[in-house]
Amino acid sequence: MTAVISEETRMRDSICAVGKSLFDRGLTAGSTGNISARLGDGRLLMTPTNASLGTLDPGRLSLFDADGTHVAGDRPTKEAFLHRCMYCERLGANAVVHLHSTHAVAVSILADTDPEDALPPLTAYYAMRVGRLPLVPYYAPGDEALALAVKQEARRVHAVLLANHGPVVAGRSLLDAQYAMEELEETAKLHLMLHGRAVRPLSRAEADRLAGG
Ligand SMILES: O=C(CO)COP(=O)(O)O
Ligand SMILES: [Zn+2]
Repeated sequence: MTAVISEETRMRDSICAVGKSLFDRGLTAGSTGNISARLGDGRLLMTPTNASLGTLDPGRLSLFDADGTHVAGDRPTKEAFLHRCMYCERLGANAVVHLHSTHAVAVSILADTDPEDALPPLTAYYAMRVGRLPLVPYYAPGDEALALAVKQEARRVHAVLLANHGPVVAGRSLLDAQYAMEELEETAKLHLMLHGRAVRPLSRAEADRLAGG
């Protein structure tokens, strides 16, 4: 007899595997960062608050019903409302990843970062997977005002950078969100490495052609 593995079970395992992969590569430290995914019936799985992404337990992830009520699992991330705001504005999104990845956080702190678009389109993969990256003004982690500021941007973009905090990325799948997050962090690193050098980013037209690819 073949065992049928439910979408929910599979997603629980995927969230924990992605969390561990990101944590093990130093893309977020301590208990920072959070991950969520939307199931086919509209329920949401989220990482619990104060959990390390490196040691998530699939059986303890927070589960929300389609109306947004926490129905099972540990107490959810303090950014639960922010994740829900992303899904609310982006109907095609099925996963959201938030990290405190070092280079992106550094860019979120620099005084001369463009609030309209925090990073230039340095590479094709950045343009394809991230696109425009607005800088959301500083609010404390978990503040409802932070979630509402993200919601406003999420109408037009799937990635934002929270000032003095870190990036948030939505994707059609968890893998899409993970890949976009990795491109964002790599581009932030390149941007800082190239500081003070004359650079030739993609043109706006080239970047726009690649967007959403
Ligand atoms: O990154 C974080 C807050 O912005 C981590 O918070 P949680 O532990 O509540 O998920
Ligand atoms: Zn955070």
